[in-house]
Amino acid sequence: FARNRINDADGRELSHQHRAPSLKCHSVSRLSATIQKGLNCVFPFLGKGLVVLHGPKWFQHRRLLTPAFHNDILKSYVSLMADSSKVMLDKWEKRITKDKSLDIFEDVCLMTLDSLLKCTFSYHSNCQNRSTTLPTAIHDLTAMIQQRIKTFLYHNDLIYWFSPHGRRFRNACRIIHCNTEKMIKERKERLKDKRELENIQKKRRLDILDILLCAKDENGEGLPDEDISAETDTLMFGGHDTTGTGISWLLYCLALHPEHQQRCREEIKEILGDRETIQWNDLSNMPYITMCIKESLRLYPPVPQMYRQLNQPVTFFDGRTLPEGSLVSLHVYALHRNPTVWKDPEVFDPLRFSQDNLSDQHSFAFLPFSAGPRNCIAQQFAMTEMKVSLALTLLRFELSPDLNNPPNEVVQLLLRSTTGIHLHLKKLS
Ligand code: HEM
Repeated sequence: FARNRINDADGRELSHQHRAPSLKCHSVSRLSATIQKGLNCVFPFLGKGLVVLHGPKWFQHRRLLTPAFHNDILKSYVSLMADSSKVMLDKWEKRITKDKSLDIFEDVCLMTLDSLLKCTFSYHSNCQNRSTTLPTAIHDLTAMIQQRIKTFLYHNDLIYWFSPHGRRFRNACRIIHCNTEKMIKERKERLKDKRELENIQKKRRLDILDILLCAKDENGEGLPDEDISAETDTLMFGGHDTTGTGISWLLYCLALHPEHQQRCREEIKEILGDRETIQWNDLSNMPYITMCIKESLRLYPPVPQMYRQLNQPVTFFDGRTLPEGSLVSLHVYALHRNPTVWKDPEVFDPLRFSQDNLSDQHSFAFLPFSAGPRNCIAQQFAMTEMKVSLALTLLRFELSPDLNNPPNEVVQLLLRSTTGIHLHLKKLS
């Protein structure tokens, strides 16, 4: 990867500059055998959920949760996702004025939180229209994590936990944990009722809480409560901001490129005809939209870096070695804009992802959802939500950028803009 930032075991930065793709192939395959997930210190509140687990326990949880993202289940999420998008679009319709642009970022992230809570936990928070404790705490926590990463002093646990910032962080965690416990307790009570259990098992759609609570190992033992809470918090936290960030940058890309925006709109209109609602089968008939989504994920990967801690030394093809314990940052943002991997990398060109051009692409050149066994478990969920939300937005509005308020992208835990993402929206008749 270009511009890997590499620290040694004592935390000193070795600051390597690496060139893709040769090192990339080597490092991804070698590192996968020798890693633990890095940055665990940032997620103390998550408990030991999928994102930070490793070894047999990670394998057990991954196997358990994979069916929750199967197509048969995603199918039933489409209408819930569409409902959440419509709430956001209705809000925008009331708010737009001719001369003033709208900062869409916060609204999009609230929308993805709303839809995630509905889809995966059957929890109707109505958070887009009123301020409710749980979504506000999740939202605040995300901002505080970014702040902690940015503030070097706060990397020290002792300083952080005694600072006002650390105390606010603990408060937000408490709110989230209390809510999670309440949600789990209520569902457990309902599952105790035999008739309710039968109903749930007959339901076409099990949500993630059902899956976690009904899971049994080979000895017939269910998951311990702390594992269920950790996975619930992990999905709730990891699932909304990533997709919200992805959708925000996608709308920005299409605002900048009206010709691609129009082709996407025509594609949707042709698929829907007289229908107003999007259905699951429509989503596999959107080749141009899919290419635009991928191209925006290339230029603006919501997870711009991944971290790994080496649990044994790795020697690269050029003879250099990284010692055990090194924290390695895999710089996806830099990889996606590396001119040795991508021709004219700064140009927004969806056709890079056309069937004809795909064969020229290296299998590790495009990593918005990572790759290999630790890839994003919910990438189909995310792609589904991006398609639904983009399609409904383009049917309702024409998007253009606010040239006086351009985004200023920063690579943090997620790819943010310090100045928001401002767009002009014009209602289509
Ligand atoms: C556009 C949206 C998304 C992007 C770009 C994205 C990206 C990623 C990436 C890059 C990883 C690997 C991280 C690492 O190895 O350090 C990952 C893992 C993960 N993601 Fe996503 N994600 C998205 C949406 C979601 C959603 C919606 C959920 C849950 C509903 C989710 C749940 C997870 C989980 C649980 C893992 C850990 C998987 C494991 O280690 O087995 N993600 N995601």
